[in-house]
Amino acid sequence: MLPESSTGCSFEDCQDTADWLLSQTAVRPLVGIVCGSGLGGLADVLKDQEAFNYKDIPNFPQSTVHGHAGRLVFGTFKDRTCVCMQGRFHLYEGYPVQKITMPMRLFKLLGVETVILTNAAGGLNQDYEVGDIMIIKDHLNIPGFAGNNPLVGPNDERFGVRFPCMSDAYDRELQQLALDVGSELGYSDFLREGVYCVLGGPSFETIAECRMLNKLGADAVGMSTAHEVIVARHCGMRVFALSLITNKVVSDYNSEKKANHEEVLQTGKQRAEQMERLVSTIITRIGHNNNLA
Ligand SMILES: O=P(O)(O)O[C@@H]1C[C@H](O)[C@@H](CO)O1
Ligand SMILES: Nc1nc2[nH]cnc2c(=O)[nH]1
Repeated sequence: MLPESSTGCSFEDCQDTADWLLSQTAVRPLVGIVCGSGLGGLADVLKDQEAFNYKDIPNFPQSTVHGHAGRLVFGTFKDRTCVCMQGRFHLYEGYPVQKITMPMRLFKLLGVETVILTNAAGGLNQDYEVGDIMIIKDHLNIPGFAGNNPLVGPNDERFGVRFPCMSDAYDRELQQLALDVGSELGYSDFLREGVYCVLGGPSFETIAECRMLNKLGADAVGMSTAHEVIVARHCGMRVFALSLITNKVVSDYNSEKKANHEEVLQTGKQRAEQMERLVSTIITRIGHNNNLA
């Protein structure tokens, strides 16, 4: 059986879901937002909200992770129309990679032009502190090295080309905009730019793995985002992504520290306000047709 037909992620499946949502709401979103672990409050910046529980949306996966509410929220910020995933899907939940990235194709069919993704990540870069916000400039897709890429399988040209370019995955104008906005808001001391590495999870990294990833050029490590970015770029949406450094990875055999999900959620709470202000200000500066206002 073809992967797309087995996972409910074909063009027709995504179109059915988009048509259903568009029949339920008058909002026509131009910006799509994905909230990382503990960062679901980002949806609260939206005005005139219309929310759908994932369980009520045809063909949609379910959130199974604490810190991912499982709601799709439509609304506006200033005059920008948005759709926000309050909860994302991860490989470790057991979904095929095509399923966890299906919401990106849905975004496209809803009319989204720009996708803003957030995640919680462990800091590999020795200079990073807990609470730093990293503008993602590139990624290492480790599951992809082993063939677990969301574009594996028959290519549907209605979404995009067979061999999409990824050297421009993270939009450089939006990265610059984020630096400018961060500086205006007084966030420069904790705003970084770096490379995000995705692993399958759910176990956190060993010390040897952290050392290796850092040597490979990764600044932060997590369990999401890169797959979504690949699918969003494949179907031609502009991408911007942020990692909140929720913990420093353990890379010293003498350390007593242990990575844990509670710390991840706690740091999310502590930086929620700044993350929300940064993202919402960026949204106000994104114009129609991908232009910056
Ligand atoms: O959805 P994100 O990438 O923010 O979630 C990260 C990775 C794991 O799901 C979890 C670990 O604490 O946070
Ligand atoms: N893989 C991974 N994901 C995370 N998400 C938040 N912190 C971490 C981490 O240290 N490692």
